[in-house]
Amino acid sequence: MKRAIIKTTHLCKSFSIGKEKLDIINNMNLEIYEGDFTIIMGSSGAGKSTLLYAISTMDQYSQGKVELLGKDITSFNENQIAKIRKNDMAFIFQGINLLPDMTLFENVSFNGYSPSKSKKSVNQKAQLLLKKLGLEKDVYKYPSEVSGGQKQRTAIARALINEPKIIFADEPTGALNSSMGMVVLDILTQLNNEGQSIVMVTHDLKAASRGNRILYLKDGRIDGELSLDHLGEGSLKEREEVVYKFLNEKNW
Ligand SMILES: Nc1ncnc2c1ncn2[C@@H]1O[C@H](COP(=O)(O)OP(=O)(O)OP(=O)(O)O)[C@@H](O)[C@H]1O
Repeated sequence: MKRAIIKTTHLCKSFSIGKEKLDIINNMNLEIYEGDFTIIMGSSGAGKSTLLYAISTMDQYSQGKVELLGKDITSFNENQIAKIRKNDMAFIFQGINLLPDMTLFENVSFNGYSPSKSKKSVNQKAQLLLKKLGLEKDVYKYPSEVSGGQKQRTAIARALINEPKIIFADEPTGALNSSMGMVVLDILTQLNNEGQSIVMVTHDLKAASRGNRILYLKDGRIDGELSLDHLGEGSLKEREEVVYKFLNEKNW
């Protein structure tokens, strides 16, 4: 049986705009499982990013409970949040956010330095990760000297340096052209095949088809889900057809 690495109980998130209160996540009970490539889909404004931020400590929630890796983070203080973020989680976003004055190598290794690790071992790991992501010739370039796809692969290497238990990704291919996007999706698929748990928000059918479980969000609630487990590593085309049919039924 799969182990839940994220569990929400009666999760609610509202925003206040002036006197108006917008309920974005409504009383959500959800489990996300270890080893899964979980996809969060839904129409624009459905609350996908809001949910991702609430379950990943990136934003506070209004009510309810979130258990992350078996720990109730509801009452975590800033230090505890910083620790779980650094040790157990990684984030890959559309905006990439590499530090412009650091080389690709420095962007990756800098994130890994900690008093409990030798600098040498972190540097070696950064080199290995950059190599794994096909960037061995670019390690001493600056972000301004490489393409969007190379930057996004660097962001993935940076995300992996601390061996996160969960990767959270929000539209990681959103700013890339389709061939660069494919490269990034292939990397995420490979990582998931190696056991990495990933939770990804996407609008993109091709990206969604890489997951093994798709959650469809509507008005801040889970309005349906699709498992692709039965397809194994079947062809991408077959996966895309199954996902397309599911989304069509949801009037996506
Ligand atoms: N900081 C905020 N303050 C006020 N309203 C917000 C805030 N963040 C999000 N919202 C509102 O919450 C709703 C859900 O936003 P969210 O970004 O989660 O949607 P989404 O499903 O990810 O949409 P998209 O696919 O367009 O990115 C939207 O109506 C948005 O305007």
